[in-house]
Amino acid sequence: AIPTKQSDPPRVLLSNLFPSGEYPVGEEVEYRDENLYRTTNEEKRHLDRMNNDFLQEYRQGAEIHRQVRQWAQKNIKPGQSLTEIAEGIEDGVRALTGHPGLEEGDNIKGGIAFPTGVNLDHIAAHYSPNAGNKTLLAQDNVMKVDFGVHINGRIVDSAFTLAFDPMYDNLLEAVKQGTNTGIREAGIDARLGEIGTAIQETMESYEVEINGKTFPVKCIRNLNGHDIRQWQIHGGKSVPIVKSSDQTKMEEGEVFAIETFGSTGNGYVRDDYETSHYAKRADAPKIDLKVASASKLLKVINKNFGTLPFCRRYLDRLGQEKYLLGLNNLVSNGIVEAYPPLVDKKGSYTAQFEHTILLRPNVKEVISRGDDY
Ligand SMILES: O=S(=O)(c1cccs1)N(Cc1ccc(F)cc1)Cc1ncn[nH]1
Ligand SMILES: [Mn+2]
Ligand SMILES: [Mn+2]
Ligand SMILES: [Mn+2]
Repeated sequence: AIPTKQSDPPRVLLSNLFPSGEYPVGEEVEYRDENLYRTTNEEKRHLDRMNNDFLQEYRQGAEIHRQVRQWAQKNIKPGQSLTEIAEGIEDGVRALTGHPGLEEGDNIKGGIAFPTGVNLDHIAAHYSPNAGNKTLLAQDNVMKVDFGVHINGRIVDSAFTLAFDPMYDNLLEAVKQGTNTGIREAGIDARLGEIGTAIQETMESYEVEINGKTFPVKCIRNLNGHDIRQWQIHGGKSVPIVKSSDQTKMEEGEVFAIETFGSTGNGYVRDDYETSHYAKRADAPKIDLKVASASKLLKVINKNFGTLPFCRRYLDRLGQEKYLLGLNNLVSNGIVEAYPPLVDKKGSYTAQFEHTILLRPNVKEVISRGDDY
């Protein structure tokens, strides 16, 4: 018989739990000021009704994200390896989307949207373990878990921070409120610079005492939120998290990842450590490759990921071997972009919270909102 509720660990296909095809609505927030009319405007409501497939795909991805992260928050413990933590999340996403991602092209209908980030302490983003990584989670770590689910290329990008030691609480609260400020300020016609200014105002009103030393919480000024397009994790608009005069506006129909980062360090990140995250550029040049392994690898990337980001472990899982020369050749030819880990100074602590929001014609929907964050 078909189960009627999710298992532990989560392995029940989500569409079996929602036979009607109607998935839970995210947090709906009315637009304000000159856009308040949209709530009742017939034309805007009609436009919204025309988008039901898009909305159901997004809401399905969001429910999968909630169910997998709920399990992760309950089951992640010190002593576990970063590899088993990442793979536990990935196993859940693959099961609930129904796309194990092992056959060529399977990831096209749904599945993992980008590599599972498990970012410790001063590492803010884009760190996923490569094969052989032995790192274990420790009691005093501050871990940012950032993972994505997609259904038909509709990407839900959401992240949270886990810490076992309560001394980090103010750091996590500062960033959680920073992200909520960003979500509140976002909307149709909102200017990106004003959102950044408001986020910094909130975030930097906090301080945190760690091991007897007090730090002001700083926004990481060179990290940003971003717009999301179908199959494309970053469409071209960046949402600043510090004071900015960027007059660019958010527009009806756009999807944004609102993410903020706080730090006890410099409030600035650089590339460091071995790269795990890669993605084929949407505007990749069509060139004939001199390195045979590069063109072979490009075929595997096109078939299994398209323009969705992937990591080395996903290539290993597909049975690819000795691909580093080819991968580096694709990077140097501008076909694949490398996303190395982004780190603040050693010894500092960083935190992140992220949600994906839909700027529907009549209402703003925080699609990935849960009762956890
Ligand atoms: O830092 S970003 O490159 C960026 C921010 C603003 C403009 S582009 N990035 C997009 C991305 C890049 C690679 C991935 F594998 C996944 C996502 C933000 C992000 N990383 C994780 N979650 N969200
Ligand atoms: Mn499949
Ligand atoms: Mn993310
Ligand atoms: Mn993001």
